[in-house]
Amino acid sequence: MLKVKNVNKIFNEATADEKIALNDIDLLLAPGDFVTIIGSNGAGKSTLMSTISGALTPDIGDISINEKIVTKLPEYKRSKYIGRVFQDPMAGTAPNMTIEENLAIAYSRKKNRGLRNAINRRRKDFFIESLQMLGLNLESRLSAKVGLLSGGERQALSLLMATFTKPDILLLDEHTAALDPSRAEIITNLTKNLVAKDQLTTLMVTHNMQQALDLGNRLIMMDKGQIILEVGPDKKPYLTIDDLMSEFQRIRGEKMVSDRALLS
Ligand SMILES: Nc1ncnc2c1ncn2[C@@H]1O[C@H](COP(=O)(O)OP(=O)(O)OP(=O)(O)O)[C@@H](O)[C@H]1O
Repeated sequence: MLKVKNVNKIFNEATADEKIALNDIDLLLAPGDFVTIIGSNGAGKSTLMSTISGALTPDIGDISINEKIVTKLPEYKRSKYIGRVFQDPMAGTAPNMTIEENLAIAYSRKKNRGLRNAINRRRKDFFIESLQMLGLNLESRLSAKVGLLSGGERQALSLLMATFTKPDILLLDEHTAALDPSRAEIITNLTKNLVAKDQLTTLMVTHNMQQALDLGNRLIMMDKGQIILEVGPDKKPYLTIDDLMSEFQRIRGEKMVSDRALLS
């Protein structure tokens, strides 16, 4: 369970560049909820993800995971509970280490064990089994350096590393945005399957409106640091892109500006 309570984040406070990136954000995710986030340019989507992961500390408010307040817990300690996949396929993995070593690091993060301890026969079998789920034949390349993989393969591996330890919260930060359409589709389907397999509580930022409609049971729309629309499981299956655009216009009195949504 994830609770974001009254979270505010202000950059460059009390200067000419002051920016209220998050303005009184309240959000509650029940176990197994999969919430997609869309919004305008600079709405605060990435800032929200970073305050949840611990990369940023809110100026006001609290973040709780499973009823435990983690607001002040540093990112490396929070990584025990949180899996995160970034837009950049280079960000989630270590290029000079092998596929097996990368998986071992992700595995040991959750289990609090060292790297050496993490590689043994039973664990290797688990890694092979997990890689087989990706359907990319990476299980036959366990000793290949991750830097040699394509962007799509690397993103699939990042997704696996973020999910195979069943994190309490999975954060997906535009994780298909840097891929070409066919690879993006593979990763989108993989996301659906991996999240459904373990009913992971998931928050996904996307600029792709169709993806935001296709995935998850809830959707939120952000603008200027606020959540301006929440759609629950009762209405989300019937929602269209036109509905989203006209809702934004109705609430804000202007058209949504999202350069990246237009490009997708
Ligand atoms: N480190 C920072 N220092 C100053 N301002 C920042 C910083 N990070 C973000 N901002 C500002 O805070 C606001 C929210 O940024 P954020 O990246 O969270 O938006 P976003 O919704 O992810 O935007 P986009 O979809 O355009 O990537 C923006 O106006 C941005 O310029």
